[in-house]
Amino acid sequence: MSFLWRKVLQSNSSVDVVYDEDAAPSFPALDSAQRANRPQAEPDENDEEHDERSTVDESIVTVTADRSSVDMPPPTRIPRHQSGGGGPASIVSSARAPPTVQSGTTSSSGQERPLPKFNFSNIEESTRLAAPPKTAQTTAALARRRREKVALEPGFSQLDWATLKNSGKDLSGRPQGIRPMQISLEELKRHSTKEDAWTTLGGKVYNISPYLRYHPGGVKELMRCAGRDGTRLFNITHMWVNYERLLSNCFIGYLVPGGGS
Ligand code: HEM
Repeated sequence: MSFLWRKVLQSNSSVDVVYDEDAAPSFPALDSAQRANRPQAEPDENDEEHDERSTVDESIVTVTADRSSVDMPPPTRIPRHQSGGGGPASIVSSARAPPTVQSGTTSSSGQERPLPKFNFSNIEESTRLAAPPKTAQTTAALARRRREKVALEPGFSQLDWATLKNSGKDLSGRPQGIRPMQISLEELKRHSTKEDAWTTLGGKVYNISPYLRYHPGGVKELMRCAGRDGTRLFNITHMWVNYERLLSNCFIGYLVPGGGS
């Protein structure tokens, strides 16, 4: 049997109840007011047993155990002002809205009293929140935010640079056949013009003249590392940029201490 018990109302009002011995007790009770006031359930099209009985006798009422939840009325809402202590009402009343910010408190006479002023100068120096120290990184980040976007000339986009680079053309400008060169700091310093700009990044020396107009940060910024070691400046600006790949065709040689060439 798919149902736990069946209650059959006969036309002469006598009640015949069939009990299943292992079933849990009915809740609400069979003869409770809740069941008496319960609206008539709509016939379920998928309920074969109901269909079967309805063709026999319409006065037959069937209540299955899983329908008992339908019989439970929704919990009654108790207005806040009526709720005392205990029970669900206390749960409702404890869920108060957070207090609003007040400019002062109201005295019994109805006049508003100002809140006491807090003296911040009394706080111990050590307990105050210290501003983060200004590092080279934060200074560079601020400068970058204020800087205007550089408009590259047509034909000098990063894609154009990639095309030129991938052509395999040697852009180092060093004499043919000599590779790689050993360059001293003295020698590096002599190459600091736009037409002949060298820089060293991580110990490698590059001819940056061909790249100047392609640089997304502009010619002026890139020229700041011309004729000197640009490693630090490069790293604080954009250490994520892969300069070794970008400038591979511009590679001249290695920076060496002292003289050399
Ligand atoms: C030779 C070395 C350098 C190379 C290969 C290089 C390459 C690049 C590349 C690929 C970008 C685009 C990065 C991105 O969008 O994430 C860029 C942006 C930038 N670079 Fe460089 N850079 C070099 C040196 C420098 C130096 C020395 C400075 C400044 C002193 C500088 C300043 C900038 C700035 C400010 C941007 C941001 C441009 C923007 O977002 O509009 N770069 N650089």
